Amino acid sequence: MVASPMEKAEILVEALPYIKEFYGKKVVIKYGGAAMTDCELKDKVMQDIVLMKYVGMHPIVVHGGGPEISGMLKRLGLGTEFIDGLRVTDAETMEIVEMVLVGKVNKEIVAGIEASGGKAIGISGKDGGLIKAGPIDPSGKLGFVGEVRSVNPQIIETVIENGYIPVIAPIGMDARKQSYNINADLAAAAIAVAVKADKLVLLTDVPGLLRDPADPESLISVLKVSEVETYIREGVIAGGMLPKVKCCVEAVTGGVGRTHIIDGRVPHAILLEIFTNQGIGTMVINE
Ligand SMILES: Nc1ncnc2c1ncn2[C@@H]1O[C@H](COP(=O)(O)OP(=O)(O)O)[C@@H](O)[C@H]1O
Ligand SMILES: CC(=O)N[C@@H](CCC(=O)OP(=O)(O)O)C(=O)O
Repeated sequence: MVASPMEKAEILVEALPYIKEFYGKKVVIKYGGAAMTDCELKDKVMQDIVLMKYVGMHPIVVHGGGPEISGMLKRLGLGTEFIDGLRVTDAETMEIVEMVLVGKVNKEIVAGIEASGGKAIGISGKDGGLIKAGPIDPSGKLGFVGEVRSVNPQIIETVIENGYIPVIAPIGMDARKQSYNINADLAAAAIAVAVKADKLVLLTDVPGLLRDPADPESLISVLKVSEVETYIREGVIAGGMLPKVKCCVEAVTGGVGRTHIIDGRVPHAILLEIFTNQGIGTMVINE
């Protein structure tokens, strides 16, 4: 269905209060899941990010790339194992993770933004001392899986001040130059808090938090931090949603205005979330 000129004008007018609200504000987008593997969706995500920039927002992209890492490990004849959603990362795996995320995925996103008319700079958490990390699991079972120990947002501010969109690979480093593999949701939440973002948007491959994971109609549109424990006890927040919701809670309690878990399979999901009255997905709020 093609919109009439009047409908197009109305759509733009609907966006006006949101453009005003977020003008000059930072929005962290965790990019991963289906929106990263499907070429058409990929282009639409890039367009959304570039549009945000040109209406005056400051999008900051933090990306994943789990499937790409698994694909490369497989091509190299190496296996991979996950414990509670985190990839067990020995020294050899760490080398591949860094090569894939920093060398391949990061640069593909930068190229996509540039091809959509934006300007982007790709960095990892190692650049400018952005992410100081250490092992997430002191027992050593997870190897070089990292947790964020501190974030120095100066490099992000510099990139933004110069008109570029920062694109960040979730690799951290300790004082001895050891690299760590950080889950991209966790990295995005820590960065959102450190840059005092107004919004954190996590793209995933489901409509949001579902009361019943088998029923896409059972979306929980608004989730209050005070309800999280109950939902975890009831088993509603489980599996891949557990770390995602925890990231949102960490972000909103750390001062990020709003956090959203949205369906990256929906074309232009980011635009729909930010610029329309209904929004989409699950919004986590600090109440
Ligand atoms: N209540 C729930 N609602 C939605 N998804 C859920 C729920 N419980 C578990 N999940 C699972 O969480 C997954 C999303 O987490 P994950 O696979 O880690 O996402 P991503 O790869 O996009 O970071 C969904 O694909 C779904 O299988
Ligand atoms: C420790 C850990 O598991 N790190 C992730 C980093 C990438 C990531 O988080 O990618 P997605 O967002 O696409 O899942 C991994 O190795 O797959």
